[in-house]
Amino acid sequence: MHSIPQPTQPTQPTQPAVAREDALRSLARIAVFAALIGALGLMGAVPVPGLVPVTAQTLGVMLAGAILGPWRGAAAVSLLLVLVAFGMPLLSGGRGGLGVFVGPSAGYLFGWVLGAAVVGLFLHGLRRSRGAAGPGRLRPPRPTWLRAVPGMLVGGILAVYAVGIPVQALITGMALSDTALTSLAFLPGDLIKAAVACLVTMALWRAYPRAFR
Ligand SMILES: O=C(O)CCCC[C@@H]1SC[C@@H]2NC(=O)N[C@@H]21
Repeated sequence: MHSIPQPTQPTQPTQPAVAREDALRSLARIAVFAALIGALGLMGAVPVPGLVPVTAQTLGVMLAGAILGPWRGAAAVSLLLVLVAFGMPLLSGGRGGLGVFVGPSAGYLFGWVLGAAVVGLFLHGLRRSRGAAGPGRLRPPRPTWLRAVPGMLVGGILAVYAVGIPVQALITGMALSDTALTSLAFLPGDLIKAAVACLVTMALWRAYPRAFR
């Protein structure tokens, strides 16, 4: 007698397999956002003599936090900074090397790490929750304007300035108040970048929410 072949059940991936896949996907995304921030440097810099350049790279920093969340966003910026430290010309104007970490913009560079983390905290919170994304998959909360706008302002601008301005004052020997005043020149551009980052974040969630996982 022949037995009737039973349809095979699709096998669920095991928990360690899901975790491994998530880790690999995270690494790939961290690398992609480090590359994106580097690529935004190709747009060039508006040099401010002896001071800190106006750059589109802060847009990439905001997006890294908003899309990847606090830990991976900060990791993407850190990876970029490690590559810069090794001499890769990934900062606006094709700059790189250890020298940038003792120049007037050094504090802003470290502020980018904090900034991406703070943006990510506003949009993702500290932990992603398990849910309908699949068995064992972690998923971030849906971004809302109420999280995105203050997130970009506090993380993408305030947090970056909070580290950048005091370090710039220390390195240049300028008074803190004067340094803060000169940094107001960055504000219009940074507000535009924050608005663009909000729009891109909301549009990307609608078009491709998987990008946030
Ligand atoms: O390339 C560097 O050496 C770092 C540039 C830091 C630029 C700071 S970040 C905040 C503010 N917004 C800008 O467009 N420029 C400054």
